[in-house]
Amino acid sequence: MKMRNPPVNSLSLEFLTELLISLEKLESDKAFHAIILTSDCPGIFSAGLDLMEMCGRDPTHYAEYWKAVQELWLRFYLSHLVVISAINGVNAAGGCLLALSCDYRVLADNPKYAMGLNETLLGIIAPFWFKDTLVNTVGHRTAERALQLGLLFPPAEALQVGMVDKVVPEDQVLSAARSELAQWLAIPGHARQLTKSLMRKPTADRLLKERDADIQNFVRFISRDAIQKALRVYLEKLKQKKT
Ligand SMILES: CCCCCCCCCC/C=C\CC(=O)SCCNC(=O)CCNC(=O)[C@H](O)C(C)(C)COP(=O)(O)OP(=O)(O)OC[C@H]1O[C@@H](n2cnc3c(N)ncnc32)[C@H](O)[C@@H]1OP(=O)(O)O
Repeated sequence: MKMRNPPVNSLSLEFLTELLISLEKLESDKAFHAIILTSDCPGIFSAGLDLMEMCGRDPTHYAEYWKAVQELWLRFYLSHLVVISAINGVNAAGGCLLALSCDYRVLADNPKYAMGLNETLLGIIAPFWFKDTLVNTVGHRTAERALQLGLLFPPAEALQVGMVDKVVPEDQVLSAARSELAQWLAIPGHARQLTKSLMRKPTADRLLKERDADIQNFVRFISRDAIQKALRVYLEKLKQKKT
């Protein structure tokens, strides 16, 4: 699955919906057993959630958007398919969450390709299920430091803290993902799927039980004047980089 939403693969509502439909199609086709998730945007895996969806819109839109973000995470996190990410670019916040929801992560060795949950740098907060997904991957202490400081880890550090499983030269990222896949596909499917569910269901269940409350929290939080202002300032900084 090659993500293509130029220029930066930001996760707009339309793009989230496309990803969700693609994933559902693959999951319902018995011929498919695995997905390699990668990017078609040079140097960028994903810039995360689309800031334009969270800025200057009305509460109904925020609720619809957040429901789609929840849906995509639940679907990826609990997918019965083997999902491996071949991370071939910088990967921030919501994009990093997608990669963390995969079963295995290969990252291209380029110092520009940092990844992490950098929400605090924008003046926003990673929700509990983003946090839980990170804790499940790197452990509590590393997650606490990474989340508070909004750290984006370059490849060597991402590997060292366990945010990715392998770092390879840029031209080998897809072949390395394919080689890894062979090991996962050699395991009897039902046993691997049930084990994945055993490991992940408690984390997913927490959101499933609190989905509506989580949407309401998001809408309340993102609608605050101070948060809207912080997001506008961040977007402005991104645009000023060019001048
Ligand atoms: C009580 C608690 C309740 C819970 C509260 C919940 C709160 C919310 C939780 C939200 C969770 C997740 C949030 C996110 O995912 S926010 C997104 C974070 N992403 C980033 O910080 C990355 C930002 N982008 C960059 O750093 C760079 O763009 C890049 C990816 C490194 C690429 O750099 P580049 O030089 O190649 O390209 P650049 O010129 O910067 O960008 C090109 C155009 O794209 C626009 N753009 C970039 N990122 C985004 C984005 N995430 N959303 C929308 N648009 C984006 C950028 O502005 C440029 O636009 P233009 O060409 O100037 O018009």
